[in-house]
Amino acid sequence: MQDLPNLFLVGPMGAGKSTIGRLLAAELSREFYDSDHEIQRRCGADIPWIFDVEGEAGFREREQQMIEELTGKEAVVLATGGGAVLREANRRMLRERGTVIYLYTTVEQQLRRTAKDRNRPLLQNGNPEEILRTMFTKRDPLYRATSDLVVRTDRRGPRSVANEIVRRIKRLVDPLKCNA
Ligand SMILES: Nc1ncnc2c1ncn2[C@@H]1O[C@H](COP(=O)(O)OP(=O)(O)O)[C@@H](O)[C@H]1O
Ligand SMILES: O=C(O)C1=C[C@@H](OP(=O)(O)O)[C@@H](O)[C@H](O)C1
Ligand SMILES: [Mg+2]
Repeated sequence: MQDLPNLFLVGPMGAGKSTIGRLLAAELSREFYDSDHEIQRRCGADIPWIFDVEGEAGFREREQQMIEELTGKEAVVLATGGGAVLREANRRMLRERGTVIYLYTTVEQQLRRTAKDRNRPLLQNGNPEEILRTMFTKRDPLYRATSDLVVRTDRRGPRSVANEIVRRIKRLVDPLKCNA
């Protein structure tokens, strides 16, 4: 799979972008980046701290800079944050520089997977279910418009999803060889 393009994962909080991205990269022997981890590493501060001090606007600026840098690499797997698709500039970079995979899950699964995690500031003030439903309405069309492939993550574990992505990407990249 030398000719495999960059793979960019988009989707909502708790879809499994960070977890599945790491497995996918290992499976394909590719470098793995997570834009949130990279932002935290560079700032020396965690995401809640950045939201507290710089607000969501400050975080989105850092996120765009990071996506610009990381999508400029070659042959990588990149897990983005759930809000990366909000900016048109990010959507363009993702679309132009690789194959974009939308990891879809249900709000019910998002709630289960994010319940104990305090590292997602947008879920800390208010009713998480309402917040996630409102986000879904706004963002689902953006994930769909940005992606080449939609993969469900609500009914199977991370490893099984990563394997499905490998199969489908191979088909997408080289349909003739896969049918041989
Ligand atoms: N397909 C899956 N099945 C079950 N649990 C999952 C799945 N994908 C992710 N998880 C779990 O959900 C939580 C959030 O996953 P994470 O990778 O951080 O999501 P994201 O980066 O999309 O917000 C983690 O505890 C992870 O182990
Ligand atoms: O949906 C969002 O706006 C966000 C999702 C988070 O990433 P995950 O989707 O990896 O949880 C993180 O970037 C930040 O808390 C904002
Ligand atoms: Mg993540």
